[in-house]
Amino acid sequence: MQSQMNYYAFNRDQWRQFHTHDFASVTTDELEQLRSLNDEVSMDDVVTIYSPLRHLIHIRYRDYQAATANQSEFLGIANKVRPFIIGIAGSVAVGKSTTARLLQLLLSRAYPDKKVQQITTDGFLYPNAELERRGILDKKGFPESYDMPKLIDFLDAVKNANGVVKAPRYSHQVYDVLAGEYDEIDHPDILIVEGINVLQLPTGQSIYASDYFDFSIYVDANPELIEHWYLERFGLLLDTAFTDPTNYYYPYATGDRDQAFALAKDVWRTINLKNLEEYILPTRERADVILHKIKHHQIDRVYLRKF
Ligand SMILES: Nc1ncnc2c1ncn2[C@@H]1O[C@H](COP(=O)(O)OP(=O)(O)OP(=O)(O)O)[C@@H](O)[C@H]1O
Ligand SMILES: CC(C)(CO)[C@@H](O)C(=O)NCCC(=O)O
Repeated sequence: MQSQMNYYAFNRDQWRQFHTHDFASVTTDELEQLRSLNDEVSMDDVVTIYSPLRHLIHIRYRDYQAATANQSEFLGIANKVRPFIIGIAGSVAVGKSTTARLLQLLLSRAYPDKKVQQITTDGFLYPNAELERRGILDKKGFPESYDMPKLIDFLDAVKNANGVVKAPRYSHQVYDVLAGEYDEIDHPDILIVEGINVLQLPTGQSIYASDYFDFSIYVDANPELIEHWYLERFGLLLDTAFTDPTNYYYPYATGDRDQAFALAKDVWRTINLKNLEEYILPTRERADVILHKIKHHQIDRVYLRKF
């Protein structure tokens, strides 16, 4: 594939060879913890795919720390811990947040004395009321639906490590940004930033979110499969909305299920698939690593950027 000419491509058997020689493999104890995180995640993937990936991140993190120290020495200033930031991109419902949580857990275990935090860029969407005011409520997730300058300011503050930085929260259940609710990003050593827009280069900006990333991952899959995962998750959201009239999905959960699914399919096709094709997929070849998934979220190929 021409578009992936600057990548090494590995199948599972090839990639698993890059497990560690000088760095801890995933332990049985870790596997137990990961299972409780999401009991659907394949433990074989954790060992075959995520363990070598953690090793690769370890190497990049080590290089980053050395480069930061060298630059401070060059400038003759005290070396400051600036977080190593990992970006995770990909379609709606492809599994970015699950990948982010997996990595957060694996990296926390690898570095018991370091702080690893995680956020999603969903919190940087404009609130529904503002989307409505701008006439783009049906464009949620498209580049214009995010307050990108706010995201850049956030990343800049985190990198400068000047204090506790607040990340606004989004809820799928409320289907909106939660006014006044934040995650506190408090001097992490590693920050994982997950979102559909993290590798995008919006026009009219001189600084991009990806300028702040030290490592990036794109989670990739056939759009038909992603649609299936989107609808599966929609089903889960309906199942948990039944008892809560304040839940965005309550009317769908208590109404006709077939109609609800027909609507979700339409939302997938007219909003999320369009967004994937026009704005998300074109960012794939900017990632350091592409994880390609097949059925049941199994990762069949890993691409590693050569240069
Ligand atoms: N590795 C995996 N194994 C099994 N199931 C998974 C895996 N990754 C994700 N899933 C499931 O796929 C669905 C989508 O995953 P997730 O919510 O992580 O996607 P996302 O890319 O973060 O979506 P969004 O951008 O909409 O927040 C969820 O139902 C999740 O449980
Ligand atoms: C919040 C986003 C944009 C990304 O996670 C997505 O989950 C979403 O809500 N998209 C809008 C269309 C829909 O309701 O699926």
